Amino acid sequence: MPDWLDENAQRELVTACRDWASGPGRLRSARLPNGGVMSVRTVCLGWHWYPYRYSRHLDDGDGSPVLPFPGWLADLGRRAAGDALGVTRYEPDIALVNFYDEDARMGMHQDKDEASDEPVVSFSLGDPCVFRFGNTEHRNRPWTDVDLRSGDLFVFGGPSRFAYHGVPKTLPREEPLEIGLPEGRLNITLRVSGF
Ligand SMILES: O=C(O)CCC(=O)C(=O)O
Ligand SMILES: [Fe+2]
Repeated sequence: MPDWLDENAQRELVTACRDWASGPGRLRSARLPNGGVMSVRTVCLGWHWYPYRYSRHLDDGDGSPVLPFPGWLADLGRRAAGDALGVTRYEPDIALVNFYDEDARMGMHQDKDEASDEPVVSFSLGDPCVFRFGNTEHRNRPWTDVDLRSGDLFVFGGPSRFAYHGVPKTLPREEPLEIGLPEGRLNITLRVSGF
Protein backbone atom coordinates (compact mmCIF):
# COMPACT_ATOMS: atom_id res chain seq x y z
CA MET A 1 0.00 0.00 0.00
CA PRO A 2 1.93 3.04 -1.27
CA ASP A 3 2.06 6.13 0.97
CA TRP A 4 0.19 4.48 3.81
CA LEU A 5 2.11 6.54 6.38
CA ASP A 6 1.78 10.30 5.98
CA GLU A 7 4.80 12.54 6.53
CA ASN A 8 3.94 13.15 10.20
CA ALA A 9 3.59 9.45 10.94
CA GLN A 10 6.89 8.80 9.16
CA ARG A 11 8.62 11.49 11.20
CA GLU A 12 7.24 10.05 14.43
CA LEU A 13 8.44 6.56 13.52
CA VAL A 14 11.91 7.86 12.65
CA THR A 15 12.08 9.62 16.01
CA ALA A 16 11.01 6.43 17.78
CA CYS A 17 13.62 4.40 15.86
CA ARG A 18 16.34 6.85 16.84
CA ASP A 19 15.28 6.50 20.47
CA TRP A 20 15.25 2.65 20.32
CA ALA A 21 18.62 2.58 18.56
CA SER A 22 20.35 4.93 20.99
CA GLY A 23 22.37 3.32 23.73
CA PRO A 24 25.50 1.25 23.40
CA GLY A 25 25.19 -1.92 21.36
CA ARG A 26 21.49 -1.47 20.60
CA LEU A 27 21.74 -1.15 16.82
CA ARG A 28 23.98 -3.98 15.75
CA SER A 29 24.77 -6.21 12.80
CA ALA A 30 23.75 -9.76 13.60
CA ARG A 31 26.45 -12.40 13.28
CA LEU A 32 25.54 -15.44 11.19
CA PRO A 33 26.43 -19.03 12.12
CA ASN A 34 28.77 -19.19 9.07
CA GLY A 35 30.82 -16.33 10.49
CA GLY A 36 29.37 -13.68 8.21
CA VAL A 37 27.96 -10.44 9.52
CA MET A 38 24.73 -8.93 8.20
CA SER A 39 25.14 -5.60 6.41
CA VAL A 40 21.86 -4.41 7.89
CA ARG A 41 21.88 -3.09 11.45
CA THR A 42 18.98 -4.10 13.68
CA VAL A 43 17.33 -3.24 16.97
CA CYS A 44 14.46 -5.36 18.27
CA LEU A 45 11.42 -4.69 20.44
CA GLY A 46 9.43 -7.27 22.38
CA TRP A 47 11.62 -10.23 21.52
CA HIS A 48 15.27 -10.01 20.50
CA TRP A 49 16.05 -11.81 17.25
CA TYR A 50 19.42 -13.25 16.39
CA PRO A 51 20.19 -15.96 13.86
CA TYR A 52 17.95 -17.95 14.08
CA ARG A 53 15.89 -17.58 17.23
CA TYR A 54 14.24 -15.14 19.63
CA SER A 55 15.13 -14.33 23.21
CA ARG A 56 13.91 -11.91 25.89
CA HIS A 57 17.54 -10.82 26.30
CA LEU A 58 20.36 -9.66 24.03
CA ASP A 59 22.05 -13.05 24.22
CA ASP A 60 24.41 -12.15 21.40
CA GLY A 61 25.15 -8.75 22.97
CA ASP A 62 25.42 -7.53 26.54
CA GLY A 63 22.65 -9.81 27.82
CA SER A 64 20.39 -6.90 28.75
CA PRO A 65 16.59 -7.22 28.47
CA VAL A 66 15.04 -6.51 25.09
CA LEU A 67 13.23 -3.18 24.75
CA PRO A 68 9.48 -3.33 25.37
CA PHE A 69 7.03 -3.44 22.48
CA PRO A 70 4.89 -0.30 22.81
CA GLY A 71 1.09 -0.45 22.69
CA TRP A 72 0.89 2.38 20.15
CA LEU A 73 2.97 0.34 17.72
CA ALA A 74 0.58 -2.61 18.10
CA ASP A 75 -2.30 -0.20 17.38
CA LEU A 76 -0.55 1.04 14.23
CA GLY A 77 0.10 -2.56 13.16
CA ARG A 78 -3.55 -3.46 13.73
CA ARG A 79 -4.68 -0.56 11.53
CA ALA A 80 -2.19 -1.60 8.87
CA ALA A 81 -3.27 -5.25 8.89
CA GLY A 82 -6.89 -4.11 8.84
CA ASP A 83 -6.38 -1.82 5.83
CA ALA A 84 -4.32 -4.36 3.91
CA LEU A 85 -6.14 -7.60 4.72
CA GLY A 86 -9.42 -6.61 6.33
CA VAL A 87 -8.57 -8.40 9.58
CA THR A 88 -9.73 -6.85 12.86
CA ARG A 89 -7.67 -8.93 15.27
CA TYR A 90 -3.90 -8.57 15.08
CA GLU A 91 -1.67 -8.54 18.15
CA PRO A 92 1.97 -8.06 17.13
CA ASP A 93 4.50 -8.40 19.96
CA ILE A 94 7.77 -8.27 17.98
CA ALA A 95 9.29 -5.42 15.99
CA LEU A 96 12.53 -5.72 14.04
CA VAL A 97 13.89 -2.32 13.12
CA ASN A 98 16.42 -2.58 10.31
CA PHE A 99 18.69 0.23 9.17
CA TYR A 100 20.17 0.03 5.66
CA ASP A 101 23.03 2.28 4.63
CA GLU A 102 23.45 2.64 0.87
CA ASP A 103 25.46 -0.58 0.63
CA ALA A 104 23.29 -2.76 2.86
CA ARG A 105 21.27 -5.65 1.48
CA MET A 106 19.24 -8.53 2.77
CA GLY A 107 19.46 -11.95 1.16
CA MET A 108 16.43 -14.06 0.31
CA HIS A 109 14.98 -15.64 3.46
CA GLN A 110 11.73 -16.67 5.12
CA ASP A 111 10.50 -15.10 8.36
CA LYS A 112 10.01 -18.39 10.15
CA ASP A 113 11.47 -18.04 13.63
CA GLU A 114 8.06 -17.02 14.97
CA ALA A 115 5.69 -19.71 16.27
CA SER A 116 2.73 -18.11 14.52
CA ASP A 117 1.43 -17.78 10.98
CA GLU A 118 -0.10 -14.35 11.64
CA PRO A 119 0.84 -11.71 9.03
CA VAL A 120 4.04 -9.68 8.94
CA VAL A 121 3.48 -5.92 8.67
CA SER A 122 6.30 -3.90 7.14
CA PHE A 123 6.81 -0.11 7.14
CA SER A 124 9.48 1.54 4.99
CA LEU A 125 11.11 4.92 5.72
CA GLY A 126 13.83 6.92 4.00
CA ASP A 127 15.67 5.68 0.91
CA PRO A 128 13.64 3.57 -1.52
CA CYS A 129 14.66 -0.02 -2.17
CA VAL A 130 13.99 -2.96 -4.38
CA PHE A 131 12.00 -5.45 -2.33
CA ARG A 132 12.05 -8.94 -3.84
CA PHE A 133 9.03 -11.03 -2.97
CA GLY A 134 9.38 -14.65 -4.01
CA ASN A 135 7.64 -17.96 -3.51
CA THR A 136 7.23 -20.27 -0.54
CA GLU A 137 9.21 -23.19 -2.00
CA HIS A 138 12.74 -21.90 -2.44
CA ARG A 139 14.77 -18.71 -2.66
CA ASN A 140 14.89 -18.63 -6.47
CA ARG A 141 12.51 -17.39 -9.18
CA PRO A 142 9.65 -16.80 -9.59
CA TRP A 143 9.70 -13.57 -7.66
CA THR A 144 8.28 -10.08 -8.01
CA ASP A 145 10.41 -6.98 -7.51
CA VAL A 146 8.55 -4.08 -5.91
CA ASP A 147 10.01 -0.64 -5.24
CA LEU A 148 9.28 0.28 -1.63
CA ARG A 149 9.39 3.99 -0.87
CA SER A 150 9.20 6.03 2.31
CA GLY A 151 5.74 5.64 3.83
CA ASP A 152 4.85 2.44 2.00
CA LEU A 153 3.18 -0.44 3.80
CA PHE A 154 3.73 -4.06 2.77
CA VAL A 155 1.81 -6.85 4.52
CA PHE A 156 2.32 -10.53 3.89
CA GLY A 157 0.04 -13.13 5.37
CA GLY A 158 -2.04 -16.16 4.53
CA PRO A 159 -0.54 -18.24 1.72
CA SER A 160 2.26 -15.63 1.34
CA ARG A 161 3.28 -15.57 5.00
CA PHE A 162 6.25 -17.86 4.46
CA ALA A 163 7.31 -16.57 1.05
CA TYR A 164 11.02 -15.97 0.59
CA HIS A 165 11.87 -12.29 0.36
CA GLY A 166 14.84 -9.95 0.45
CA VAL A 167 16.24 -6.53 -0.38
CA PRO A 168 18.77 -6.79 -3.24
CA LYS A 169 19.51 -3.08 -3.16
CA THR A 170 18.51 0.30 -1.85
CA LEU A 171 18.03 3.17 -4.28
CA PRO A 172 18.89 6.87 -4.23
CA ARG A 173 16.09 9.16 -3.08
CA GLU A 174 14.03 10.64 -5.88
CA GLU A 175 13.10 13.68 -3.82
CA PRO A 176 14.22 15.19 -0.52
CA LEU A 177 12.37 13.87 2.54
CA GLU A 178 11.57 15.89 5.65
CA ILE A 179 11.23 13.03 8.08
CA GLY A 180 14.40 13.41 10.13
CA LEU A 181 16.35 10.66 8.38
CA PRO A 182 19.02 12.39 6.26
CA GLU A 183 20.29 9.17 4.72
CA GLY A 184 19.66 5.46 4.62
CA ARG A 185 16.55 3.33 4.85
CA LEU A 186 14.62 2.11 7.86
CA ASN A 187 12.32 -0.87 7.74
CA ILE A 188 10.14 -1.91 10.65
CA THR A 189 8.52 -5.33 10.56
CA LEU A 190 5.86 -6.26 13.09
CA ARG A 191 5.25 -9.91 13.86
CA VAL A 192 3.28 -12.11 16.21
CA SER A 193 5.61 -14.33 18.22
CA GLY A 194 3.16 -17.06 19.19
CA PHE A 195 5.41 -17.65 22.24
O1 LIG B 1 13.78 -4.40 4.82
C1 LIG B 1 12.79 -4.99 4.39
O2 LIG B 1 11.96 -4.44 3.67
C2 LIG B 1 12.59 -6.44 4.76
C3 LIG B 1 13.18 -6.82 6.09
C4 LIG B 1 13.02 -8.27 6.37
O3 LIG B 1 12.74 -9.06 5.52
C5 LIG B 1 13.22 -8.77 7.74
O4 LIG B 1 13.54 -7.98 8.64
O5 LIG B 1 13.04 -9.98 7.95
FE1 LIG C 1 12.11 -10.93 6.41
